[in-house]
Amino acid sequence: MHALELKNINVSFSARQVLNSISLQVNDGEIICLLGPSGGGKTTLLRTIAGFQTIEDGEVWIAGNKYSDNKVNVAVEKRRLGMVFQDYALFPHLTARENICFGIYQLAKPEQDQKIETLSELLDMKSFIDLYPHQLSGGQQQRVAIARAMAPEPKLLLLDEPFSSMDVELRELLARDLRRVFKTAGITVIMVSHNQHEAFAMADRIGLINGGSLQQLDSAFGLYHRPNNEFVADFIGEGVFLDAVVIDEHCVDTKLGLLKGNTQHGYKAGESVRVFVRPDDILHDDESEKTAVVIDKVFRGAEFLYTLAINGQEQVLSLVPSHHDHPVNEAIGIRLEIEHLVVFPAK
Ligand SMILES: Nc1ncnc2c1ncn2[C@@H]1O[C@H](COP(=O)(O)OP(=O)(O)OP(=O)(O)O)[C@@H](O)[C@H]1O
Repeated sequence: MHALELKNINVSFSARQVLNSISLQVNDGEIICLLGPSGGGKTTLLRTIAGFQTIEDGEVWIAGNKYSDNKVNVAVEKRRLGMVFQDYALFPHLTARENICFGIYQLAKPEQDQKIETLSELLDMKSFIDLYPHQLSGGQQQRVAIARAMAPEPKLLLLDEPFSSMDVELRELLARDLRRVFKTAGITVIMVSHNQHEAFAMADRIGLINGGSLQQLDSAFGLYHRPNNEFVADFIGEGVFLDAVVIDEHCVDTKLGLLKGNTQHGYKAGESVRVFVRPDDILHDDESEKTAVVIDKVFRGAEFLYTLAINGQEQVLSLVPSHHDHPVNEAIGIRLEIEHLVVFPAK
């Protein structure tokens, strides 16, 4: 039995389809992040899981119970979900402790106290548990909102952009912190995010959604190194597409020369294809005879991201340790180190 199973979900608004045959299965205790460009359908999918959104076709199953199909839409409050939205929606006239107790008022006082104790330990809230929301920072309010959602021990916790009001620099840190909290509690989480670094830090698997379709549901490593299609390759991280002709099952010919990988790419010799090259596939090497000209460079702290022209035309990206500071127009030595080829059909 899965914590969540979506079967062929279709949703339309005024005849415009915004979710297109989405199917996925989520294991108990797994953290899934729905990621993708604006308007792709992430929030609609989260609202469908919660029961705020009716579906035209498909089924929503949570912990072995069917909650939605094209005829039935079980009410939100009967789905035993925890939800945290962007604005946290804390009650301003209640303290953090009282906010958290709100959803577990039916428990006896000693049990409530025990829950508060456990959650404030887990989420590091002891120093502000008796303060009101207006006395708390954004991050502290977020913790209270998450504790309130976790207190009734939901089958599934749904988070809609929980870091959207936070500083960009803080987000990855908070995501790592919350991941530890959710893993300790063993709770299953579905979170919507715009930000891939936050999703990488938080999720076991990431569902990349674009144009209402699930493009790929995979680990961050899988999305980055084994993208299903050109959209995924382009959206996750950086890189460039190069036209190529297949030489054999491990090798393609490009304007950069022959590129070899250590896995089979599945295309036939002689076929025209496109190969996707990441900045970490192109290494700077002063000793190499192969050179490329610096067209542009962006300082990234530990690294520079160089845009390089090879043979005066083909442009590629290269991540280079930032003590190698070369000016624009200089030719620098490069070496290709491609572990596996990412190949797509020619357009
Ligand atoms: N109630 C609605 N009525 C009509 N169209 C809607 C409604 N809700 C969403 N849409 C449309 O459905 C599409 C998907 O929207 P959704 O909010 O799910 O995307 P999203 O990926 O969450 O975007 P964002 O990241 O910007 O929040 C959009 O084109 C949006 O305009």
